[in-house]
Amino acid sequence: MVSLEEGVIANADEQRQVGHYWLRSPELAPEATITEHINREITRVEAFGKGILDKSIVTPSGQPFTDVLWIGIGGSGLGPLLMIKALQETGVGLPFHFFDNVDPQGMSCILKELGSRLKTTLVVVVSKSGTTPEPNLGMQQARVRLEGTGNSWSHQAVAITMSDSQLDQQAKQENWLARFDMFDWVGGRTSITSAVGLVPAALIGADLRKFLEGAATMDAVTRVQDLRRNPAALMAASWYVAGDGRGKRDMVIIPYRDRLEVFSRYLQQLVMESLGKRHDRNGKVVHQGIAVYGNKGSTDQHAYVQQLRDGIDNFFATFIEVLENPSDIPRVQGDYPGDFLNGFLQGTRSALSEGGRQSITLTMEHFNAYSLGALIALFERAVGLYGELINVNAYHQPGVEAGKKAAAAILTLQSQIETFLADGLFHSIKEIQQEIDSDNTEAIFLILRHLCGSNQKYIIKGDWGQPLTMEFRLQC
Ligand SMILES: O=P(O)(O)OC[C@H]1O[C@](O)(CO)[C@@H](O)[C@@H]1O
Repeated sequence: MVSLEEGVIANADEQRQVGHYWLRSPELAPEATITEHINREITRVEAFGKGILDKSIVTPSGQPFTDVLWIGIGGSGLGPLLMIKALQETGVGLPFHFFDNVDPQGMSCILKELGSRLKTTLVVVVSKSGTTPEPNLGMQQARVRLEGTGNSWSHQAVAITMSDSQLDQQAKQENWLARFDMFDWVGGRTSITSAVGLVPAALIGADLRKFLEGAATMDAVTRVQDLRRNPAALMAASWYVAGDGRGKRDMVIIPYRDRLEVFSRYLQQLVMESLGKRHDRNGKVVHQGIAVYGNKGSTDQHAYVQQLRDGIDNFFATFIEVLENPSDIPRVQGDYPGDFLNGFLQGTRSALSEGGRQSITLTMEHFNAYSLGALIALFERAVGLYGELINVNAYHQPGVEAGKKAAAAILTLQSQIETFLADGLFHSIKEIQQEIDSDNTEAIFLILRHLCGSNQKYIIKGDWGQPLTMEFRLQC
């Protein structure tokens, strides 16, 4: 971890440095140019957010921005979502809407929700690589809708991406409203302290400097080279002991606070994309990882906690509690909901330990931008240390790449099928298979099912239960 922070190529497979710790302590970056670059971006993000919120940055027609449409997936979507859910105060800053998938119905709902406010919506397209299909498709859809109503995309669009990526080049050529840098040495799942998390923080009026300070303070505390005085080392060691160093127990994250409801989803990517690896760093097949799930307390007590207490002992729980609970919720008939929340946490915790189940409890005095930064940094460091314990590269994601390639192959197959069926004649699966020279009968069947299910253009003969008897024809 020391050499990682000093700037060695810690992600050997991708030949990259791993520098998310520099984002909140820029002075630790190995080169002065990097330090300046980080500081410059923080200042630019802050100024941009201020300009949007104080209405000095407006649409071409002089109207203030009313909404944000955030287009990004994985770390480029989850970090911003966590930031908004955790820190946005009611009525402060701009409301956020997310395109974090390519589900047409989901996109349609969001565009309907925005309705005529699309013309005053700031559209932020986030992709480190600038080539991920999902944000690219989201951008196409948002752009067509926006330009279809006579508005100017470039005056409403913001890009967050690596310098010189495809997205960056487009943003520069078209002179988008703003662009911010993602750095080559920051992975998507650890990008929340870069512009990816700071832009949303700025647009909801959250204290992004405090957020960074919280992360930097936790980084300092978790650099201590003494296991018992280093909370991240203790946590990584606990994970190791609980799961026998093989991930045999799942990590169940139960924050007793609505604001942290998406934290388990955020951690799912941070932990599982980092640790879920087939090979260790020596190339040995190890099939490592830790599964993460959870939602929030006390809600989860009425869902899966029954199994945690009495069922299969294949997990360790992580309770997250916050002592202070600022709200205008009064005591009614002697009952204060906060007392129940605390009681439920303690009750579940002791019920689990009575049943011999393992748990960790993290306690925060207050919940704010500072403690969110600290909480995230704690898990980032624990994941890094655990990666060292099990000797995996925690900073690449080769498995995801394999899925992306397989999806691209399916799309190619689909267009071959569509081209063949364009003759308007009936064809069986076998004929299609011969024509496109593919032995992947199942994929062909599933593509035909998708084509027929998602639009009305095809006439079908036969029985879906007997696929090989079926014939398909494009309706002319
Ligand atoms: O920001 P990008 O390059 O669009 O990537 C999005 C996500 O895709 C992944 O590369 C793979 O899932 C994540 O690591 C990343 O957060």
